Amino acid sequence: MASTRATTVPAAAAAPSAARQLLSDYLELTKPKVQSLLLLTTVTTMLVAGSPSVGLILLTCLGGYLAAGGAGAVNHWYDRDIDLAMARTADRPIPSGRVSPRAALIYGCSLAAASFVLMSLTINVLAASLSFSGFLGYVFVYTVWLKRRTPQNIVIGGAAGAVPPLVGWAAVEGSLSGTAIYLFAIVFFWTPPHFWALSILMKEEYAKVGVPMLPTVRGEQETRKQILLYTVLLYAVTQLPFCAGGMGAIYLVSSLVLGGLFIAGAVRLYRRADRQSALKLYLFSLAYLALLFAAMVADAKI
Ligand code: HEM
Ligand SMILES: CC(C)=CCC/C(C)=C/CC/C(C)=C/COP(=O)(O)OP(=O)(O)O
Repeated sequence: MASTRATTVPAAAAAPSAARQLLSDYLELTKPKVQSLLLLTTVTTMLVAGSPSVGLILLTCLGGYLAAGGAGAVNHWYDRDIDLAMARTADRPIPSGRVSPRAALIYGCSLAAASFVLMSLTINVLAASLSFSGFLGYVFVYTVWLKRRTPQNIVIGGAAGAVPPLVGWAAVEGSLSGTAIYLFAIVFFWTPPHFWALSILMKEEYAKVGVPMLPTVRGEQETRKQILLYTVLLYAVTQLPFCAGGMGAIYLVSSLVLGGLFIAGAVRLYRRADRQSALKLYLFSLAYLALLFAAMVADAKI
């Protein structure tokens, strides 16, 4: 009897309450997992740029989260038709019917507006404008204009995801410098191998909804070649901060080792041409960016 009572879960406890579900849906609209890395590049850049107060770091993270989260919500709104047709995305808040398209659109635009006001009033107009340009870039350049038109969508649209280091630098310095531009370039050249490795695994889904990602349009072999090309370009770009005198030995060694591992993963994917190597490279890309930006902080502070 006792064991029956212990294993019987009341219906109310099994399903999340409506309020909890709503909260979780509105959080999901902001793509929180992706945001964690966007914010990591912001905060580490701030620590490289100077010695920001905890208050400034928190305000910059909040402003950045609102802008990128707003962009994520508008992206969910615009892509609701294709999201419904792909297994990976069919249960998202809008295609599942839990959040109305209109509510998501208003929510996304409100977050972006709140970000601009908050950052302008409490940080500076440059940081606010850069964040807002990330919002506009992800929504209009990537999502609306390029995503369904060209396999170069993420190369050009990826510039939006490279904006957070600029925001972090501007928040601390009030202006931009050569080092800030190099950090932007690093995320810019990192994005194609990050996404294309994953897109090999999602090729069939993208083909089904007619989104022209590189593996569906130019084939997997060409995608693996382009991934390798961009990891080599990334390797070169990551040397710029050291060559320009903005960073020292810790950064140099870290960037050489991490870059070497990234290229080795891309070569393995090129040679083996299997799904496991693609998955490994995608996962490594996340660790790579986090560790590279962490190394910049170690270099600046030790
Ligand atoms: C246009 C550029 C980009 C595209 C198209 C892209 C695409 C994707 C996709 C499709 C996923 C799979 C997970 C999901 O369903 O959301 C993903 C995961 C991820 N991306 Fe990107 N990404 C881009 C840029 C970035 C940038 C700039 C960052 C941060 C600096 C980033 C960080 C992440 C992280 C942390 C994950 C793992 C999330 C998870 O575990 O669910 N991405 N990306
Ligand atoms: C303010 C600011 C810096 C904003 C930029 C944020 C930015 C560019 C994030 C990129 C993140 C991302 C998950 C893209 C997914 O592409 P997708 O929408 O094609 O993926 P999906 O198929 O999972 O929806």
